[in-house]
Amino acid sequence: MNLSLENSEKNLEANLQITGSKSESNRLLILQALYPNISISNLSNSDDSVVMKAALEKGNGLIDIHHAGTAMRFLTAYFSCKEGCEVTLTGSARMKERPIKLLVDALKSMGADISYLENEGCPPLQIKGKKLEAPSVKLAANVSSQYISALMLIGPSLPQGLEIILEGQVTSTPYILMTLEILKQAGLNGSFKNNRIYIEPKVDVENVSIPVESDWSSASYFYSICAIAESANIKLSNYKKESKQGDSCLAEIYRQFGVKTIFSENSIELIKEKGPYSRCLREDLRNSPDIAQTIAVTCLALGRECILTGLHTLKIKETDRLLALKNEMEKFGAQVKITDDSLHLLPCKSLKEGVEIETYNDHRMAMAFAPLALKTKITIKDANVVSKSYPDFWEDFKKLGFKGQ
Ligand SMILES: O=C(O)C1=C[C@@H](OP(=O)(O)O)[C@@H](O)[C@H](O)C1
Ligand SMILES: C=C(OP(=O)(O)O)C(=O)O
Repeated sequence: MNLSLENSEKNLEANLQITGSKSESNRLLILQALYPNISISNLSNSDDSVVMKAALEKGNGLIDIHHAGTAMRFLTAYFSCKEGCEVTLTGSARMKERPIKLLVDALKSMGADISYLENEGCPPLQIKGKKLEAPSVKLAANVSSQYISALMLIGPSLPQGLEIILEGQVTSTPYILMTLEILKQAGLNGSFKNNRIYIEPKVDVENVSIPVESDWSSASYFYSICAIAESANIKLSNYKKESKQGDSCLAEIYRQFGVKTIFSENSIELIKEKGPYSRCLREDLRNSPDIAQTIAVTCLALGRECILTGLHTLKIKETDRLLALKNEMEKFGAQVKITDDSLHLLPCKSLKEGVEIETYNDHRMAMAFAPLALKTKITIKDANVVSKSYPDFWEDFKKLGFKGQ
């Protein structure tokens, strides 16, 4: 499905209920499989959480998790320690290119039986579940925090718990803290100090019901709309000020675009205020890589320069996001310089019209570019890719006056 979008509304208003965080949901689904006393509310309806749930229910044989990075990484650890199960874990063509060797090596050092079925270091994997007894493991921490979270999630179910020694500079740290926090909410103890994580063993947990907060990465597209619009008032729920999600830093970052966030008990209200704002936006996004595309496109729409750093993980996500951003922003006439871990967008005075955006099987390419329709008519190709994290995105988007066909 290709979607041609435009919006000539001057004053944007809506009240939206956004689906649960897929990161929180996929952690809780693993924990629930290990500790059935856990119940979950406001679970994400994203494809990534749907495939995770289905994989855990199936539990054996061929399991296809499509594009879901967290499902691939968390399930690799989960099935490795599930005695007696035999699983072939596979995914989309892109998933077969996304590296998993560091996690597989760590699990093997703990005694896991995992083999590669196609290319060394990448899915698909053949996993024979075994009792893992090693109390400690080492892992490079600068490639993906998902490997670390995967080990943390199985940690409490291992006989001696698990010590994880992190080597190198830790990346995407808020996701590690999210895992620790969710373990705590479930009644499972752990600590993270000076590159050492320790997860205590526990056989059972008490009955506990854990609510998932709505997804902050999904909220980023409404921050962008608010920043680009002349006037906007957008209410989003269910959000709270003390969030486990690192992408809640959006509230602070988007102040630089004149977006004010008012926190109420269970929701946030985004209000557009008038400038002036500094011309060049500089952000180190190593702690919140998923909002890089949103921020870059907001700057493109507003003709602002930006220098985004800490982007070393973007090349191994749903697509090479640095290259995809450069390709698509340049179609509007922008000048974009990228390195392995940074992006520099130069101020772009006027935007070319009628651009068709390729989405590269990446939900965030579709959603990050969509707000540009406030400035110029655009077409988003394969617009249904959004379902990876936010299946209702287009429905919610149109509530703000966007016309799409
Ligand atoms: O643990 C998680 O839920 C995630 C961690 C991050 O990945 P990396 O740690 O690979 O950067 C993030 O980009 C991804 O969308 C979700
Ligand atoms: C990178 C992402 O997801 P994953 O790595 O879980 O596929 C994302 O949602 O932006």
